[in-house]
Amino acid sequence: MKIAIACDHGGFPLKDQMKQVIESMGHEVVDLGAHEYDKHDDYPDFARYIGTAIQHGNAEKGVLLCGSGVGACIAANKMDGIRASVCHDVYSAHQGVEHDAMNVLCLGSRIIGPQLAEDLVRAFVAAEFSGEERHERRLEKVNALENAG
Ligand SMILES: O=C(CO)[C@H](O)[C@H](O)[C@H](O)COP(=O)(O)O
Repeated sequence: MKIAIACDHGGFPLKDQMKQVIESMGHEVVDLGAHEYDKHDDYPDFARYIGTAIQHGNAEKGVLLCGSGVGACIAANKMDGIRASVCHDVYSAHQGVEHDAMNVLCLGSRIIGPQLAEDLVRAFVAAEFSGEERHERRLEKVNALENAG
């Protein structure tokens, strides 16, 4: 599977480690930056890169890091077809995919440590949408909200 990763300066400290975690699981990482620390960069730019990669089929899922995960999540969810969430616990990181078809995991590098971040990324990457009827039905209702403007 192709997994996109991106971060702003707030998320930069965890990005390379999370990239290695994804690669160690046998997946291809699409690295959309930041490639160096720049305290003046802006998280919506990186949310756009991840969202565009998923929309164009260049990645199936994305891991997006900022300081808290919140700004990046808000920005990513503005994009059609993007279902992003901040997760701080492993259950949500896989249940969000299994029930809600979450396709972008947002992490706050200033909030969680490297071991928890790794556990979250592993759970998110390994999880698959269950496809159960009730979850499909709810997903259709979520999509209808997206189209409601
Ligand atoms: O955490 C974030 C948004 O929720 C991002 O990392 C922002 O860039 C954060 O606000 C950065 O703050 P800074 O004072 O500009 O480093």
